[in-house]
Amino acid sequence: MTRPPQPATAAPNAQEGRVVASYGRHVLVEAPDGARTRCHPRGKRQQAVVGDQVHWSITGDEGVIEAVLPRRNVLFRQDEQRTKVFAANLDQVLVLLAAEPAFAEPQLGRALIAAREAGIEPLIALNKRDVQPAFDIAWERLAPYRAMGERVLPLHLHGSDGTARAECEALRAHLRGRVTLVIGPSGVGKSTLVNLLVPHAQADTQAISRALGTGRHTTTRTTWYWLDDGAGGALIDSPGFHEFGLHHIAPQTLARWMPDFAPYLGQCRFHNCTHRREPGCAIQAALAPHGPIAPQRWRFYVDLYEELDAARAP
Ligand SMILES: Nc1nc2c(ncn2[C@@H]2O[C@H](COP(=O)(O)OP(=O)(O)OP(=O)(O)O)[C@@H](O)[C@H]2O)c(=O)[nH]1
Ligand SMILES: [Zn+2]
Repeated sequence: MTRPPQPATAAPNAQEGRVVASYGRHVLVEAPDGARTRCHPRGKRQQAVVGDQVHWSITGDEGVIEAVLPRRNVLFRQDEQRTKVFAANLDQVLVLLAAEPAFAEPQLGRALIAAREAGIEPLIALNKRDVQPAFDIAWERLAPYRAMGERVLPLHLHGSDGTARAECEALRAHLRGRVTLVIGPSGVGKSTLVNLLVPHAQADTQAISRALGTGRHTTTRTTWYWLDDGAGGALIDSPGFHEFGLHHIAPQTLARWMPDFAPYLGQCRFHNCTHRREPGCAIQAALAPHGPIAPQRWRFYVDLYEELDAARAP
């Protein structure tokens, strides 16, 4: 390449903006006045993600990202052998589950670890309250999460009765003024939720497709939607659930991000206890029925510990 090296931030006409959608290496950047411009990264390694604040400048009819401003936090996605950043600067992660399809607990557990480790508050919502008895069974499966202090909301997104509206209002109150990433397995009602909370979502998505030149398949991309809450809140819709990247986490620190384990840390006989099979382990002693920790949480922990350990092996 013959292009001379570019300074990272010193482009004379650089302006500030926020990344509101991404498609491959291209992103859509929103200026403070709301105008959106398709931008590409300056270098091979730099990658801006949805939620990023950036400096960018115009080159022809496209923009170029000059610099990604310092991030408050990031979430990773597992992409074959690599962990890649896919969203930044979040306040909250909404894990949307439903009475049906039944959720897989390890997926929920992984999402909560990803959020807690990044310093982002998780929020769990269980949709399809009208589907019985599946809803009550699923609600009961979430008892350990309520007991460890996680917020768990019942939802009936596709209902018109008064309770359904009250539940939606309760959810809105948790989203107000915050930037929330919404994740959940297919079929739980994620599109229903986005369309309910963001009446202009479909129009936004079409405009984003046109701007990014991606055709009709942008629903498989991460997208930022403003909430009309008068408080600067936004939803980030992102596909997928299972592929949260956790391999940057050291297995020895894993228990810290599990609120049901955290109260027992430092109480084991060995200071470097991994809480798997050591004697005198305070966490194993706190497993039900002797204590409050649900056995499936401990099995989840052991499996994830071993996965993280194997991922570190040279
Ligand atoms: N019974 C019931 N069905 C609901 C409720 N909310 C959404 N649904 C239905 O669940 C189905 C899936 O909803 P979507 O919003 O398409 O789900 P999604 O999570 O976006 O699914 P994908 O597009 O596969 O990712 C639709 O048929 C909705 O009408 C609810 O509260 N109760
Ligand atoms: Zn221990």
